[in-house]
Amino acid sequence: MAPALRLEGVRYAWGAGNRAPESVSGAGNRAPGSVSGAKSRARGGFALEVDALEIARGERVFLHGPSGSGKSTLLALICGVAAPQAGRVEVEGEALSALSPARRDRFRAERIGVVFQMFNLLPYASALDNILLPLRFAPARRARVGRGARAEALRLAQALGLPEALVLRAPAAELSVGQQQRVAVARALIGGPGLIVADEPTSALDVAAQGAFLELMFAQAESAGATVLMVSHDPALAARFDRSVALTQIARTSREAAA
Ligand SMILES: Nc1ncnc2c1ncn2[C@@H]1O[C@H](COP(=O)(O)OP(=O)(O)OP(=O)(O)O)[C@@H](O)[C@H]1O
Repeated sequence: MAPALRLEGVRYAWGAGNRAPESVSGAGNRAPGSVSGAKSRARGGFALEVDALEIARGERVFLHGPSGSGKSTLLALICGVAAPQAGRVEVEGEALSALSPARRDRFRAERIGVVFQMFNLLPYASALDNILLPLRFAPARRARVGRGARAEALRLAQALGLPEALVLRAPAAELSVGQQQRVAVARALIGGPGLIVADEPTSALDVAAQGAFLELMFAQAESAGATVLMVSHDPALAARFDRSVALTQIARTSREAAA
């Protein structure tokens, strides 16, 4: 069986007209500001090179590195938000780097659960509708849930500690940051995507809540047989993962001066 993730000889450079789209189809899986170009960025190219990275199915991997070292850029390549100029990115045996942008979007919607730094929830929709959203863009994922999509969304929400009344009624914008993070995780997990990619999903939580949150995410991912790749600045979280990967050890980066 192909690994969950395999990168070979990957090179990607921002700049020179090479920007990720502002948004990516599949609203439940849109790129965050950090990878979509919504943040204002210094001009001048940042290039990331990764010779090799492999993650086994079911593995829980912690990715860390200094601010600006390229972690979100790497996640953008893994999620197919951006395509490398050289090399190969494979998710569960599918060469994402060989697909058109539209097919990468479809693949992401079907097969990857993404928890972004900024959550990207629809502010006026209920938590329930936010959790169900990815299924609208992913027929196979929807089929895996079957007729019980609403019940599955409520089950995930409850497992993640969200009160049902809140999930059914409150618009996402009225939830606390910690509650929004839980909604974002439930949305990533629904329909059992094989790969969960999370960019700083616990940054707004205190230490006790972080631990509880990770255990819940792992339990849900395990019951779905999913692989978890999570980025965080917080080295204290690394011990909870099967493996810790320092971006600076697997990647070379360079920065060209602005033109
Ligand atoms: N959308 C973009 N357009 C142009 N350049 C970008 C874009 N996103 C990232 N970059 C460049 O890539 C570099 C690495 O940024 P990235 O967000 O991948 O780092 P990071 O390790 O995730 O940082 P942080 O921990 O602060 O979130 C940035 O310094 C920036 O120069």
